[in-house]
Amino acid sequence: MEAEGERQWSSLIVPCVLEMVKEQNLTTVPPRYVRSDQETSENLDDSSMSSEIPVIDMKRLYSVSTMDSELEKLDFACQDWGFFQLVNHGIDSSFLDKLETEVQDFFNLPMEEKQKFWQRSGEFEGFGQVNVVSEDQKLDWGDMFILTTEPIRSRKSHLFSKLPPSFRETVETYSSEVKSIAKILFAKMASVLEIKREEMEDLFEDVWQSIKINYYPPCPQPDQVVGLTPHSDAAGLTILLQVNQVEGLQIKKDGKWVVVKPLRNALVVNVGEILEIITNGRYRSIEHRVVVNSEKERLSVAMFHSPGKETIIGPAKSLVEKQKQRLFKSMSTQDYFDAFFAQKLNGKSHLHLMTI
Ligand SMILES: COc1ccc(-c2cc(=O)c3c(O)c(OC)c(OC)c(O)c3o2)cc1
Ligand SMILES: O=C(O)CCC(=O)C(=O)O
Ligand SMILES: [Fe+2]
Repeated sequence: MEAEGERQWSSLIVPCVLEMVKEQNLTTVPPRYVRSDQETSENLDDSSMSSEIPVIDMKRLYSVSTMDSELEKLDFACQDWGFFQLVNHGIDSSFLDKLETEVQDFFNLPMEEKQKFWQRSGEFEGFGQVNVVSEDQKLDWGDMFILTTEPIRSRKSHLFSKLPPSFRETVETYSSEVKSIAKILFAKMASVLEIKREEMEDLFEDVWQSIKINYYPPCPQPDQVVGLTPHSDAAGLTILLQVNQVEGLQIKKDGKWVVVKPLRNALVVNVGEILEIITNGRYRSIEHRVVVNSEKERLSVAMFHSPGKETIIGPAKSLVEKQKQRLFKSMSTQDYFDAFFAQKLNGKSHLHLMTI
């Protein structure tokens, strides 16, 4: 039975890619992973091979002498790129190293152990995939593990309580530190956009935070597959760690794919569709994807931050009054995610639901 206020999002069960790579000496990829439906490495912006996405320094957002110029950079990054790298965010580098080791160990548990964390029918949390809606749908070359971390009452105890204790503690600490960073960024964005502080605080008071850990094993034919299908995040704000510094994340900028070069200890922050709605289109959620390589696995940890499921999302009143135009309708976060999870992902395909 569904708990009150909770609907189920299910995805078809798919094979574990890491297990396939470990168990079989693959020289070619199985047909279900061959992506003739996707552009792979073409259309890459050569001039942007170096890290061009804006870098925001969290310390400078706080110091009186640098605050205004850093806020301006933040505003530009969210409008023009929808992505930035965040440095000096205060999370200890030795803690991030521990997170890397624990994530590796968790994904490399024996299959019988991992089975205990597999998605249950009708749910999206645990190991598995989301948005796989048909048996002939092409699959991504990667595995994912999803957990709701906040609000604490929404944590699935059948998953949380079974996590290896030290990994569980690391996930809890990371979740709390990243949540604080997200709240600071929401407040800074409200201030630069002149959205009333309380309006933003009310939206994210009961923040819904989920962790999605992505593991992309090396692939014998990297040009034939996609690590993560192009998509834009439904969330308010995503804060991502490129855990083991392996390149692979690309964002679509002016029609070209731009590489997000891993910067040691930096967090990659991106605007999600819900923040695009709240800012009445001022900030943009950008399409991104992951490509894989034949040499080394790639690990990333995404933390999604959205308003609580019952919260009504729509353009901030103070912005609509100022802009004298409202670009999006309102609906509950729950309804927005219902639509997001019901579809096969393909680029930016959900915002139209809200466009007036
Ligand atoms: C192509 O494969 C995928 C890419 C992204 C997602 C995804 C995007 C989200 O924004 C998102 C999310 O916000 C979220 O928090 C509520 C969440 O936890 C339930 C997600 O799993 C999630 O996934 C999925 C697939
Ligand atoms: O693995 C990455 O770098 C990106 C992951 C991502 O976009 C997602 O999980 O939504
Ligand atoms: Fe994403």
